[in-house]
This record gives sequence, structure tokens and C-alpha cells, in this order.
Amino acid sequence: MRTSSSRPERLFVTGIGTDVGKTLIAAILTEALQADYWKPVQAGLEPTTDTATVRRLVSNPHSVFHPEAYRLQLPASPHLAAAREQVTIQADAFQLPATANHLVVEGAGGLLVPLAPGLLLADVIAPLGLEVVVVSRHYLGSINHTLLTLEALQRRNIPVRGLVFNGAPTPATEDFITQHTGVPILPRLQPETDVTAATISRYAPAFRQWFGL
Ligand SMILES: Nc1ncnc2c1ncn2[C@@H]1O[C@H](COP(=O)(O)OP(=O)(O)OP(=O)(O)O)[C@@H](O)[C@H]1O
Ligand SMILES: C[C@H](N)[C@H](N)CCCCCC(=O)O
Ligand SMILES: [Mg+2]
Repeated sequence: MRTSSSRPERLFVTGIGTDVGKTLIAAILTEALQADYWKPVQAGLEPTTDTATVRRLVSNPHSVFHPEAYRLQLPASPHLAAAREQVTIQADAFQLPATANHLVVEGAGGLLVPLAPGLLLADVIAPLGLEVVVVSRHYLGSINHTLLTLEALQRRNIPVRGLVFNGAPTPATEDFITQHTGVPILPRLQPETDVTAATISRYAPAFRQWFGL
């Protein structure tokens, strides 16, 4: 929930790929800021959706969960999932939900995921005036994927709020990315045995403090 004196945070959570922890970090940000949450494109509805997951993981009563612009059955790239249902994802469907609260928007997969022929996720996010939080999960190859993501954001003049490292601390990776790019670094996530509302509540204060709240 936003206090009257603070500027609302408008964050877009992207990642260096799919399954890197965007939903987990979006839930932490949503809880930390008592923000609203919006997942504009959901590809894959079973066993659950990211909106339902974040709703389950968030404890505060203020967050509002805005309906997806596109809910697609197939857990695949959005351009394929949409085509399977004879749906064409349209750029003008990406209008931010009307809210004065902090807002956390979660992408699908990585930054350059295709939505429709000639249309990438980055194309529809860029005009929305969001600041990006990039999630970098550790695996061999993640340095390259992280630098490519940051370079693509810079080339499109999309502002980067910061980077979250997800996984056991890996100094050789984290130090190189930090020094090479100079991007701000948010609190890190450790590998967790269980991801529950209690896990999210444990991380939220450090993120809240990082945002100066
Ligand atoms: N630090 C962690 N500890 C334990 N499990 C994690 C961690 N980070 C992510 N996971 C788990 O990995 C899986 C993939 O994470 P998540 O759903 O957040 O990915 P995503 O980037 O949001 O994917 P998508 O592109 O489908 O939105 C989930 O089961 C999540 O709970
Ligand atoms: C279904 C999956 N979990 C994500 N929602 C979508 C991932 C799209 C990846 C497309 C790609 O980069 O090849
Ligand atoms: Mg997700």
C-alpha cells in the first residue's frame, strides 16, 4: 500500500529466461511494497497460474490482483499458445491497470519472448513507463543470458531498477555481472526447500528496506 508521500513503484519483473524465479520474486516485491500485481500474459493454466501463486504467497490484505489480459491454455511461448487458440495478441491490450498503488507486473519467460508475428514482449512493455527488475538464476550459461538481457534493455532505453540473483551465492558470477554492468543489486534469494507465504514474509523486509520504505 502506498503512503501519500511516496512515489508509486511501477516495476516490471523480467528474467534471463523462463523458470528463473520471476513469480517468486514478484511475490516478494508484492508483499514488500503491499503492491498490486498484474501478469498480462499467462501461458499455461494448469495446475495453476502465476497470479494464483502470488495470491497464495502474499499475506498483506492491500494487494489487488488484476486479471490477465491473455489467459492461454498451452504452457508454451505466448505466440504459439495464442495461435493454438486462434487468438492474436494485440499490442494495445497492454494498458496498465488503473491503480494509485505500487504495481508489480510480471512478464512471461524472458524479455524477447514472442507474442505475435513481429511483436515481442519488450515492444509492449517499453511504452508503459515501468522500471525493470531482472531475475538472474544461477546456472552455467547464466552470465551470458544476464548480460544479453541487460544489453537488450539498454538498447531499448528501458530503465533497469536492479538485478536479483537467485540461487546459492556464486561470487565469480555475481562479481563479474555487478562490475561489468554497474546495475544496482537487490537482496539475493537462497535456494529454499519450501516456497510458502512464510518464505515470502521472511524476504519481504530486506526488499522493503532496499526500496527505502
Ligand atoms: N530460490 C528458490 N528456491 C526454491 N525454489 C525456487 C527458487 N526460485 C525459484 N524456485 C522454484 O522454481 C520454479 C520456477 O520458478 P518461477 O515459477 O518463479 O519461475 P518464472 O521465472 O516465474 O517462470 P515463468 O516464465 O513461467 O513465469 C518454481 O517452482 C519456484 O518455486
Ligand atoms: C510456459 C512458460 N512457463 C512461460 N510462461 C513461457 C515461456 C516462453 C519461452 C519462449 C522462449 O523464449 O523460447
Ligand atoms: Mg512466473
